[in-house]
Amino acid sequence: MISWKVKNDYLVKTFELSSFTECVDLLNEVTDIAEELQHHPDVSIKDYKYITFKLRTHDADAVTDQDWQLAKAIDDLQRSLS
Ligand SMILES: C[C@H](O)[C@H](O)[C@H]1CNC2=NC(N)=NC(=O)C2=N1
Repeated sequence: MISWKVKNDYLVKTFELSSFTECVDLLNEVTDIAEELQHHPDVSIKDYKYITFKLRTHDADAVTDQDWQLAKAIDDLQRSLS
C-alpha cells in the first residue's frame, strides 16, 4: 500500500478500493474520528474507486502531528474495513 506523502504542503494519500460504496463507507468511518479529533480531511472520490485524503492543519498553516495522527487513524480504519 502506498504511504502518505507531503505534496504541496498537504499530507496526501489515495486509496484504491473495490467500489464507490467502499469509498463512501470508509469516508463515513473517517467522519466519526474526524469529529472526535476535531480535525477534518479534504476528501475527493475519483473514477468511482479512488478516494484521496488531504490533511493540513489550517490553524498552523502547516502539516502537524495532528495530521499524522489522523493519517494513522485513517490507515487503521481502512485496514479494519478490508
Ligand atoms: C475549532 C476547531 O477545533 C478548529 O477550527 C479545527 C477544526 N478542524 C480542523 N481541521 C483541519 N484539518 N485543520 C484545522 O486546523 C482544523 N481546525
